[in-house]
Amino acid sequence: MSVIEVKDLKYRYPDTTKLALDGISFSVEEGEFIGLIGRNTAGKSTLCYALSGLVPHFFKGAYGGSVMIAGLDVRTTDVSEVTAAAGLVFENPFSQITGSRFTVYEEIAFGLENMGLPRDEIIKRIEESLDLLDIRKVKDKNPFDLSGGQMQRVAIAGVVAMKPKVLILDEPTSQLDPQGSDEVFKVVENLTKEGITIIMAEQKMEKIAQYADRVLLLDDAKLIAYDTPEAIFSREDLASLGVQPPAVTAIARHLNKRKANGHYPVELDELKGLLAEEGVPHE
Ligand SMILES: Nc1ncnc2c1ncn2[C@@H]1O[C@H](COP(=O)(O)OP(=O)(O)OP(=O)(O)O)[C@@H](O)[C@H]1O
Repeated sequence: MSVIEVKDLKYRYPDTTKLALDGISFSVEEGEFIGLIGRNTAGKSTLCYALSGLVPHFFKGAYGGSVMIAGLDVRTTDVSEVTAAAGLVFENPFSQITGSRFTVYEEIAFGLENMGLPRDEIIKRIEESLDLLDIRKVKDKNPFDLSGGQMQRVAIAGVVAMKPKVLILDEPTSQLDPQGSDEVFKVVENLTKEGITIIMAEQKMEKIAQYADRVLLLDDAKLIAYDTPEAIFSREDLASLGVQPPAVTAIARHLNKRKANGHYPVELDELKGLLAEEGVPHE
């Protein structure tokens, strides 16, 4: 069974006249890493909110179609139950970190205490999250004294400790330097190995090419395509959709180097392989 099933989802924010999501349908299998891309205002954040229950429970407005997460209908299920199944991580870790706790350890405990879990279970989950997010060495520090990458990993730990089936990340690296971004991508990849399904809105196409199993491409509230990164980045109309392909794909297009399946490569090693087949020398 698909862990996410979205059917003909339509949504309009209150006091607006235009749909922010217009007839979106797709499904995701358990353990997949799905990239969510598209130009500004395409609808990426709104889709993240719809998958995590903020739409329609917090943002009201007009809603049609359905979103099922792990068998729960988001619209008719209590928001706390939806949040337990689909955790949302925001762009800016400052928005996520409660500020009410003095240490990383206590910060991760916050959500678990609110869930009313027994003390032993809380400790077990914090310990697991510290390792999964690679933040054990900062566990006694104040979350606000950390680097951006560490802070975002603490924010993710707080959500992951609640053991959601689906983790939704809305441009989690946009505020981070390259090192912080790399740290976040590495730990998120680890999470897929734990079986967590990932939906990540992201502007860094190199990273999407590297990590995503499939990509949702949105434009003007509509789902334009849902396919592998190489199929998406090989589209001829990408520029008109406001998406810049990874540099490797742009170079391959320029050189007209396609793989046997007709797609351009998205990773450097693939392009090197194609050039090597033709005897083009490279480092
Ligand atoms: N709270 C809101 N109230 C009314 N309209 C909104 C609200 N939030 C977003 N919108 C509108 O919904 C549409 C989709 O916006 P959304 O933020 O989902 O796009 P996005 O792809 O995430 O863009 P960005 O990359 O800039 O975050 C836009 O037209 C936007 O103006």
